Amino acid sequence: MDEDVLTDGRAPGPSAAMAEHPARPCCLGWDFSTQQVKVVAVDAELNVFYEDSVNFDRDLLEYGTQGGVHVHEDGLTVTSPVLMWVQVSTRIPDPLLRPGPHWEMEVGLAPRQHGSVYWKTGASGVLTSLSPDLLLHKQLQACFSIRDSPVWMDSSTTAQCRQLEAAVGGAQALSGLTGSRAYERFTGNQIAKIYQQNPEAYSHTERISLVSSFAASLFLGSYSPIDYSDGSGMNLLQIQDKVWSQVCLGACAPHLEEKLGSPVPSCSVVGAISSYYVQRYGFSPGCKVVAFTGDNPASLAGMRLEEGDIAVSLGTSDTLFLWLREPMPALEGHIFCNPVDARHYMALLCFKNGSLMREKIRDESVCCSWSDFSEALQSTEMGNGGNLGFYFDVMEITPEIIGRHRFSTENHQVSAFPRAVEIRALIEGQFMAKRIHAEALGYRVMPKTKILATGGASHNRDILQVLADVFGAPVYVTDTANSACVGSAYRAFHGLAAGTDVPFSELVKLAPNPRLAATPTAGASQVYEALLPRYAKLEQRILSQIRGLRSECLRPRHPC
Ligand SMILES: Nc1ncnc2c1ncn2[C@@H]1O[C@H](COP(=O)(O)OP(=O)(O)O)[C@@H](O)[C@H]1O
Ligand SMILES: O=C(CO)[C@@H](O)[C@H](O)COP(=O)(O)O
Repeated sequence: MDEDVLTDGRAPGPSAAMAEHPARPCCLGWDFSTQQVKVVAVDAELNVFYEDSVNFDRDLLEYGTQGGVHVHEDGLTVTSPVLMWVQVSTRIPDPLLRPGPHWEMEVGLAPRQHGSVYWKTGASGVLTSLSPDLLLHKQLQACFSIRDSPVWMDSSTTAQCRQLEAAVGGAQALSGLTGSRAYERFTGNQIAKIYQQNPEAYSHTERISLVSSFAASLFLGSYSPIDYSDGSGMNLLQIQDKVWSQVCLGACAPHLEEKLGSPVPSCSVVGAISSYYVQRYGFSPGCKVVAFTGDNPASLAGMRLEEGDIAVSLGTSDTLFLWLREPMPALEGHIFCNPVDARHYMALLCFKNGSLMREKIRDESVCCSWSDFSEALQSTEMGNGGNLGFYFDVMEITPEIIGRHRFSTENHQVSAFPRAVEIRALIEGQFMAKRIHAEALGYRVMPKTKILATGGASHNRDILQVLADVFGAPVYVTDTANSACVGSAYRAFHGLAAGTDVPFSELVKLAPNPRLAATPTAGASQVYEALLPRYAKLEQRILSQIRGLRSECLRPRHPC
C-alpha cells in the first residue's frame, strides 16, 4: 500500500468521483490478524479485485512488536499496542481512493479473536467529533484506559479462570453455558485480571470492546456492539439464549454489562460510516458498516463451509473448525454462535504452536528456507519410520503441554532427530493432534469429507499433502489464502441482504469454488491408523508427566 496516500494524504472527496462515474457496489473485507492487517475488496460478482497487507513488525516499526505482539517479562502476558490498530485502520486501499469508478462500499472486518480494548471515560465524545484534518491515532491517543491490549496469546489469567469456573459450578457448567470451559485468553478472564490488578483503570473505563467491535467503532465513529459469534469467545455469553450471563459478569467485574453494551446478531448493520472516513478518505456517506466478527467465524464464511466439511486454518495459530447444528459443549474446544446462520453453531479447536513453531524448526533445520523444508517432507516417508514428535515452545492450548518431546519407534524418548525427520515429525505431529482432538469432539472423517485449508502455510503444497494423508481426505484451497478477509467482505454483502431472508449460501453461490490441492497418497490410511493411537497415548504420557511435575512443585519443600 502507498503509505503517503494511506496515512497522510487526502483522497478525493466523494462528490468529484460520483459526478464522473456511476457507483459500483463493493465490499471491503479486513483481517486484523496477529502479525499483520490484510485487506481485500470484493465486487458485486464476488471477484476479489484488490488484495494487500501491512505487517506490524516491518511496516509499523515505531511500536516495536515481534510477531505483532509484546511478550512481557513473565512470559505469560501478551499484549499489542491499541494505537497500532488505530493507525492501521486508516490504511485504505488506494485504488479505492483515487479518481476512477466510484465504489459504493460496505465494510466488514475480522480480527484475531479474544483481544480487548478499554475506552477511557469521555472517549465516546472524542470518537463522535473527529476532525477530518487530523490523523486518527493522534486524536485518539488519550482515549484508552489500558494502552496495551491483552491478545489471544495471553495465558496469564489462570487464577481468574479458576474463580470463574468456581462461581458457575465448575468447568463443565461454564462450558454448557458459554460454549467453553474457562480459557486464559477468553475476554471475561482478561477483564477480571484488569479489574483485580488495576481497579483504577477499570473504573475509568466507560466501554470495553473486542478487537472486532473496537475496529467497527472506528469506522462508525461511535461504539459498536459486540456480535454473537465473536462474543462467544469471552466466557460471558450464553450461546443458546444469546444474552450475557449475569453470573459470569458478576464473577468477573462490577458494572460489566453496561461497559459491554448488548450483543447483536452477527449479520446486523450497525450503522453508517463515520463522517471522518467520508470527509478524509472519500467513502460514500451511504456506506454501511456490518457488525465485525472474529477471524475464525469470518473464515468459516469466507470458505463457505458446509455441514460435514472441516476447515483448517494454518495462520499464526492453527485452528480447526466445523459447522454444527447442535452445540455439545465439552471440556476441550469451543462452541461459538454461527456467524452466518443464527440458528446454528460452529466448533473450534485452537492450537497455539502453529506457524511460529514451523518457522522455528525451519530456521533451525534448513536455514530459513520453505523450499528446503518442503524438500525434507518430500524426502521422508509417510509415518516417518515410526519417529513421533511434539513441538510446543509456548504452552499449548490443545492440549496443555509445553516443550519438545521426541520418541523413537520403540516409544523411547530421544533428544534429537536428523533434520528431515525433525521436519516430518513436526508436521505429522501437528496434523495427528488435530485429527485426534477433532475426533474427541465427535467429528468423524467420512468418505465425502472435504478439508478446506487456509492461512499462510496453506501456500505450501507439501504441508497440505501431509494434511491429506493424516486425515485420509482431500484438501481444497481457495485462490486467496485470506479467507478471513474474504469472509468479512461476504459477510458485509450478507449484512446488507439481511431482512430479505436470503440465506448466506445463496448469496455467495457465485463465488469461485475451492481448488483441489492434495489427495491422500495410496496406503496413507494404513500408516496413520497405526500411528494415531500411538500419538494419542504418548500425548497422555506427556500430560501425566507434566501433571506429576506440577503437583511436585506444589508440595511444600519442593520448590521447582
Ligand atoms: N510457503 C510457506 N510454507 C509454510 N508456511 C508459510 C509459507 N508462507 C507463509 N507461511 C506462514 O504463514 C504465516 C502467516 O500466516 P497468516 O495466515 O498470514 O497469519 P495471520 O493471519 O495469523 O497473521 C507465517 O508466520 C509463515 O510461517
Ligand atoms: O485464539 C484464537 C481462536 O480461539 C486464534 O485463532 C486467534 O483468533 C488468532 O488468530 P490468527 O492471528 O492466528 O489468525
